[in-house]
Amino acid sequence: MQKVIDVKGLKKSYGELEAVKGVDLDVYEGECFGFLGPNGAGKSTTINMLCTMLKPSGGSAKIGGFDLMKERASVRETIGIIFQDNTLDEKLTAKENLMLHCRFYKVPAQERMTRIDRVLEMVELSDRKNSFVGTFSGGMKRRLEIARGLLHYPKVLFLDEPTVGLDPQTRAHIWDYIHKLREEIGITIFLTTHYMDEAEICDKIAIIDDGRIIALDTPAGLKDGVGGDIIEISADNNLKAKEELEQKYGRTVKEQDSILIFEVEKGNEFIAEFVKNADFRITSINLRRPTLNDVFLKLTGKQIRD
Ligand SMILES: Nc1ncnc2c1ncn2[C@@H]1O[C@H](COP(=O)(O)OP(=O)(O)OP(=O)(O)O)[C@@H](O)[C@H]1O
Repeated sequence: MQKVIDVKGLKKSYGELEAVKGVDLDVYEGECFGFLGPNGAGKSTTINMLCTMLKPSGGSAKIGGFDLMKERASVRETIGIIFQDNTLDEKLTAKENLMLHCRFYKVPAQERMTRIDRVLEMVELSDRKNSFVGTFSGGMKRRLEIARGLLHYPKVLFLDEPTVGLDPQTRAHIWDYIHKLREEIGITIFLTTHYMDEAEICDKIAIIDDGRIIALDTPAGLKDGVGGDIIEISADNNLKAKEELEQKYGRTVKEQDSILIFEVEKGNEFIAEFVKNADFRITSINLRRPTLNDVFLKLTGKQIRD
């Protein structure tokens, strides 16, 4: 498989603050690549550099084979960008918005209408082609933005929290379109998200924290890294329970919303032993397999959605 995004030692400082401290990333053709990190970790700074909107302070990157520093115009033609903010012109119709983008990206005049019809069909907005965007729902606007991001047939689509603020049904629909795109045009997707279920769909995930990549693997690989089972316990005396788990059983315990969370290799056996010997009342106990949120919590000390 061909490398579509090839990043080496990418850095960005804002004055004294080193926001991105030497990031290495490889993304291959057709992959859906998830870029996760807590607030302020450096996601937007990295994505903005890869989209040529921000000049790196150091390192190098190639997008679709073009050098991010020296071939910025070619990089721009290679990528589509869908960011959180709505950048559609609400006073124009869907078709007019798309036409503007075609002109902007110098799509040949004789091809424009064919492409517009195709992308509108892809996001099921053909029947609203001549409606003003101001009359669209949030989900429809997002779909139109996706359609617009595809008009110049980019190789890579950058999506910065593509479904933030949308209801679950619309989120599911947007994902259907994204999957369709991958199947129909084999596009590579670079995505930031705070939703665990969206991260789960990615082929690979990189986790950035404090400007550095701290993990890069498939979702399954990341979860395997947590090891064993996850146990969640609450007791009438959480302080005592935590102390016991740490001192007697040598566990590393995180407390979230009055629930003690920790990993053990064989959860069933551990629970039996723990319950038998506890001299405090256990009010709830839960055993489960690790999720990406556990991975995130272990690596960054925070939940995916802060
Ligand atoms: N224009 C700027 N000037 C100065 N500091 C900035 C600027 N933009 C970002 N920063 C700082 O750089 C660091 C990384 O910010 P960035 O926006 O890349 O994080 P993020 O991971 O996208 O966070 P979020 O999830 O909150 O959007 C933060 O400490 C932030 O305050």
